[in-house]
Amino acid sequence: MDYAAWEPIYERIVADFGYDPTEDRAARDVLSELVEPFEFDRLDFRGRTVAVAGGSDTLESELDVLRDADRTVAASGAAAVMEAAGIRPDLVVTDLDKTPETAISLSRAGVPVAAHAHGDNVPAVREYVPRFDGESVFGTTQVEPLDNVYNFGGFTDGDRAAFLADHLGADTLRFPGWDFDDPTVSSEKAHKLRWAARLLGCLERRRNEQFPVLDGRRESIADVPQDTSWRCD
Ligand SMILES: Nc1ncnc2c1ncn2[C@@H]1O[C@H](COP(=O)(O)OP(=O)(O)OP(=O)(O)O)[C@@H](O)[C@H]1O
Ligand SMILES: Nc1nc2c(c(=O)[nH]1)N=C(CO)CN2
Ligand SMILES: [Mg+2]
Repeated sequence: MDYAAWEPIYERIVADFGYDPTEDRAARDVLSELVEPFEFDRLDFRGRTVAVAGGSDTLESELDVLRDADRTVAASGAAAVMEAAGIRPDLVVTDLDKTPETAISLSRAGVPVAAHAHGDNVPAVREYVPRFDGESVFGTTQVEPLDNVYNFGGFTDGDRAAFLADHLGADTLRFPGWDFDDPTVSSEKAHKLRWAARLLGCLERRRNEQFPVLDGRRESIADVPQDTSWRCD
């Protein structure tokens, strides 16, 4: 997804959560000093079935979805669950607030990690990003991208991972370890998960693909301004 299509959605998210875009930009600029441009051809997702593992407890019982997929992406804490199950992800997507040590060790073993900077994780960016393998980490942002800090759309680690897989040409997306009705999460996390559901709803309409994980909870995002390349109706 290009930034022009993402920006109106980002503005809605910022308004909803009360984030300060200036802080998101400052975080992006800190990250930009710590990462190199990334060669995305390394991630050969084109035409593949890609499973994006989410952070809910349901992941343990859905590991076969990962085993059956051509490629796997671990959203944040899912990386540790996958590691315990002996499944090495092809990509980790994280804002460094959960199990950063797992992401660091996977990066050092050659697994690319998308490290996200936002206004509320600058200390983690400063602490952890320098410890990744420089060739197996790249930077992402939710504001305007730079040459070495990318924005493919998405907000939470999981839906951001799905947008990245979409950008890389994935044929089919699967979502083990996702539970939008998880009673164990905080109210802030539940709020973020509602946005994740909306954004996956946008993505499935845009891809003309049904994501069964959204059955029964397809929320309207009609109040998000639209453009021709991004239909969220
Ligand atoms: N019930 C759930 N609890 C947590 N995450 C979920 C759940 N269902 C789906 N997800 C997706 O899995 C991703 C990884 O979850 P996890 O709790 O490990 O990470 P997180 O670092 O807290 O997420 P974020 O930083 O995006 O808020 C989330 O970003 C979200 O997109
Ligand atoms: N500014 C800001 N941006 C975010 C935040 C957050 O807490 N603050 N959390 C995210 C996913 O958890 C993604 N983006
Ligand atoms: Mg996170």
